[in-house]
Amino acid sequence: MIVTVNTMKQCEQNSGLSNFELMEQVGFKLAIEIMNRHKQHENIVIVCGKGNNAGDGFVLARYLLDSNYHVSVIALYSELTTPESQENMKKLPKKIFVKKNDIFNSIENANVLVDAVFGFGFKFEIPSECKEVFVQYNQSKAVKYSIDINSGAEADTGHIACDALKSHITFALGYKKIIHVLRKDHHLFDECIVIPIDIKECDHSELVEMTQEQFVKEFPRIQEDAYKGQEGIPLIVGGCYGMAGATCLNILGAKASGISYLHVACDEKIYPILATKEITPVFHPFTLDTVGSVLKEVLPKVKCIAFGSGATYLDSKKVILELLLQQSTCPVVLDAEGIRCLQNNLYILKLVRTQVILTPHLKEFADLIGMSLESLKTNKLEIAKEFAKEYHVTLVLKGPHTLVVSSQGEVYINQTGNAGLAKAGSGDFLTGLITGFIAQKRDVFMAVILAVWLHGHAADLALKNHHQRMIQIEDLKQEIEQFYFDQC
Ligand SMILES: NC(=O)C1=CN([C@@H]2O[C@H](COP(=O)(O)OP(=O)(O)OC[C@H]3O[C@@H](n4cnc5c(N)ncnc54)[C@H](O)[C@@H]3O)[C@@H](O)[C@H]2O)[C@@H](O)CC1
Ligand SMILES: Nc1ncnc2c1ncn2[C@@H]1O[C@H](COP(=O)(O)OP(=O)(O)O)[C@@H](O)[C@H]1O
Repeated sequence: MIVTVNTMKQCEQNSGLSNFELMEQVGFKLAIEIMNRHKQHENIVIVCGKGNNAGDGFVLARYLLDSNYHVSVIALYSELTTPESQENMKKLPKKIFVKKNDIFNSIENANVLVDAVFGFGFKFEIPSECKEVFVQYNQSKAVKYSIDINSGAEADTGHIACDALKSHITFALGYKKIIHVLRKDHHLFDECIVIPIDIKECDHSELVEMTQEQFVKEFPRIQEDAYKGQEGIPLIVGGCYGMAGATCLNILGAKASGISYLHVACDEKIYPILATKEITPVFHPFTLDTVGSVLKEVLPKVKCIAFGSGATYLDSKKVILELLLQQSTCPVVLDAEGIRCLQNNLYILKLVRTQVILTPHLKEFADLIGMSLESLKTNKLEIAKEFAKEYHVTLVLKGPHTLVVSSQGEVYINQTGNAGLAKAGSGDFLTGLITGFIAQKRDVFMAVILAVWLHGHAADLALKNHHQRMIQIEDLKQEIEQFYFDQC
């Protein structure tokens, strides 16, 4: 389970244990983790801040001392903000505290460094009084551990201050927090290990997760008496002269979702290419003059529509977008050009009655909302949540950890996938996959998560037989087929 800081605090409050008891338990369990990995003679230096995270560090120091480990403590603050930390600091012998002018030596000579400076209470930037210590800490070759949250990282927003402390292992207390599942964005730790603490099972979290087991459970199965298209037919609209491949990849993705019937509407100019390449979809070629009537005829037959992949030079793109948003009664997935057409016209989304799913990558989203990429990166989760709520859409913000955010505030942070997916066409395949799953499932948010998870999982499976650079988007469908065969 992944929790926000508020949920974590509630879990701790409901545990029936005092902060003092929780801190004692945390320090004890951390000491076991450290003792399992290190010998008594190693030089362990614990760097403490001023809140409860520092308190965990003091308790850890006490248990290590009791077991005859060689420990010293750097207390960056003399004034502590919580009584539990103060009390635990007092329990330590004075001689283990490093004197101010010895701090840099102590860090330099450490074999093991433990970061107990800031936990989930950290906000904004590293304070000036810690800056030099943080820089030196990060330069040290010691084995490094962080307690709960790497100091300088915000647990909920994913914001990372400059010079935030790095670690080999971060021990997440109780549950993983949002920062722990955004590793590919920040690379602050190599590994994150959850330390269980005696808090009541948290029964609700706004963060949705997906595992292989859950995927198999949610996978839309075919019935014995099935007939073609029974599960829901998707429609793909897009491509243009010069970008027929994008539609081919949409089709490939939709097929990989297991659909049994597919409609494709495309510009007359690319119809011969698509029809030669793909023989199973039913095609609806159009021109600028006929696009309206062609689409109106097919709309009532379908359960989900995708528009925008490869539609850059499509002369009818604005007409199509308007028509789909005004007349469709089923979910509409907008990708690439479909999203770009909304720039400066975002208000349209507020007038739409059907469900809209937007699949921008970070740059497309930054352009859509008129923000710089850098500003977006510092707080993408909160911005994505606000946007999805305001415009009442499901937002699929693509990247190394794709975020799926619903208009109701549900959040999914994808953990599958690898840099082999950072290739032209990868998003087109995903759009097809999303559209295919939505056509087959009632729950749009779940369908999107299934697709995003599977897209990344297929790329991870492809690593068994392909070099990461050589993963071709066309390979993904075969990986998915094999995965269904083995697991579903
Ligand atoms: N019930 C609890 O809250 C428990 C918390 N535990 C530990 O306590 C941590 C959270 O404790 P706290 O809420 O005390 O928070 P922290 O230990 O993260 O300390 C935050 C302190 O630093 C200050 N601060 C935040 N950002 C700053 C900045 N940029 N510059 C300077 N000062 C800044 C805050 O005002 C606050 O005083 C957890 O991560 C965990 O390690 C555990 O001991 C278990 C029990
Ligand atoms: N480093 C990475 N690790 C995992 N997935 C990635 C990485 N880079 C990109 N992706 C995934 O690859 C896809 C790229 O989509 P997109 O940028 O729209 O490509 P295109 O427009 O060329 O089809 C997204 O699903 C994204 O999440």
